[in-house]
Amino acid sequence: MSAEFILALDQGTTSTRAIVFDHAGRARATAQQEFPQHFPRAGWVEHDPRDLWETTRRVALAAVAEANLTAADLAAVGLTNQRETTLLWDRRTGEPVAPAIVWQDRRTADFCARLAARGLGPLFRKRTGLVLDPYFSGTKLRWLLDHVPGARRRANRGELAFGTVDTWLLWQLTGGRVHATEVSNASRTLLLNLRTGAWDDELLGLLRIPREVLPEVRATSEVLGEISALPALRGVPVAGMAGDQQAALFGQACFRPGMAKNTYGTGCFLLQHTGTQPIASRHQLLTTIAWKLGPQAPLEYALEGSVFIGGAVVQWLRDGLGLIARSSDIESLAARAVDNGGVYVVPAFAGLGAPHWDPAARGAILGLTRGTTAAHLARAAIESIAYQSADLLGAMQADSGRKLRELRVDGGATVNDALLQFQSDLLRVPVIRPQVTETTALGAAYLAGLAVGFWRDRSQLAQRWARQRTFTPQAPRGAMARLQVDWRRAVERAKAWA
Ligand SMILES: Nc1ncnc2c1ncn2[C@@H]1O[C@H](COP(=O)(O)OP(=O)(O)O)[C@@H](O)[C@H]1O
Ligand SMILES: O=P(O)(O)OC[C@H](O)CO
Repeated sequence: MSAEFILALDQGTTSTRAIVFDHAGRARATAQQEFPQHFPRAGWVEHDPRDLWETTRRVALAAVAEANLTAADLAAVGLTNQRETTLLWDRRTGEPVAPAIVWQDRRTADFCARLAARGLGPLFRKRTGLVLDPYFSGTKLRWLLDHVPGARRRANRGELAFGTVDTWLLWQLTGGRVHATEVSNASRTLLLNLRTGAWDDELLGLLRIPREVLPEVRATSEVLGEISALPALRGVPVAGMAGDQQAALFGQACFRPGMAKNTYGTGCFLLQHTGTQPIASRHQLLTTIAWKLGPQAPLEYALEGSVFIGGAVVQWLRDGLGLIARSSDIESLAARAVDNGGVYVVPAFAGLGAPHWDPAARGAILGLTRGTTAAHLARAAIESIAYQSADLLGAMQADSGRKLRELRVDGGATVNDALLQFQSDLLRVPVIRPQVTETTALGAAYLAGLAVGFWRDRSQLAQRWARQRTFTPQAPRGAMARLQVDWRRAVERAKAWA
């Protein structure tokens, strides 16, 4: 019997998921596991690299067992991951030399400011499409080389390997045989030339990164290696790899220039496909590589707006404030307030991403009165997710010169109907939730499946995309515009605080 399934592994910021997909793109089995977040100092966020691998290993085996499959049933594995998170390990032993520095970590803010003060912002922007913000991997890697005792010396001698999470997991899955990344992840490092898709020597020099630590840069959809570390999956090719936001863009079948998706997970990530030429943003968005569908295929690009805290604001109400017991309780609590009561929550817990790029911004609650209730706070928190995304859309339309006709959405927070209705009210375009909201994993499966001929081409995949519900603008335009004015005032007050 031929292999009838693809296994997608989705290593996210707060949890790791494995989903077995069949040829129709239906999920046959799912396994998920959370892992600890470490906040050793203010503004620092770390993961234990072993947790990232161990949860991946476990969910992969659990999903395959649940679907009652063996390696022979799997045509390929697709891997997708939280992006920018930075790891450094010993090539010989595979031991990490330090905890992984997570994308939300702000420890390199001063270093970024010094680079900017030297007038290097425009160069990095032109070459990489990114801004000098601690979000990206390059300054995190530089920090590890400078602060882990002996790391720079060992790196120069070729003893250490750098990787984003894709690279770390591919290394583990292949038993340390393959040290490679692919273009969508690599385009988030501040080290990759956006046009050539290769590491840029001048940028490496500016950040003092030795070439010896870098992985090879491969295509998003091609056979990268075979699994050897998991006996139950031995020999299955890893045939697709992508950053989770690019994978979601692919899973949403946003294949034509102008098509966009917004993912509402820990953060919110709005991406619009822009074709085979990078578009430079004039509005503080990022230009990023979407994917490269095969070693000889052209690079395809996207514009991106990244919001650092999206659904995580709900987790904070739950775990930080204890206002709700479960994330889903936010819906009934928020529904108790007819409006936000003038309250605005600016969840700048990790600074502000696009279009503000202010690592010193901090969270703020404005407009409190004696009449403010927990319901207002819940509502304001939900609304903050939508305001932040709306702030990006105008910028994106101006940059791409294309008016958005609809927005496809996915991610854990899109179960919240009120959020999506409010989002459509703000954006004035239809917001569409597809039947499969696990589009990140689906995208990784598609990328792997295309490489091994499991699926034919993109048009076949585009036909599979199906809507579950469409939210259209209901609230009056004027009222929404007034809310946005106050939101923007609130954002200004949260800036430059730390
Ligand atoms: N009903 C809800 N309303 C709003 N947000 C929610 C709801 N349920 C879960 N969330 C949020 O969704 C996020 C989880 O989404 P997920 O896509 O799994 O995130 P990630 O991949 O970033 O770990 C969490 O931040 C959680 O607080
Ligand atoms: O793991 P997620 O879904 O929160 O996504 C994280 C992003 O890739 C960070 O850029």
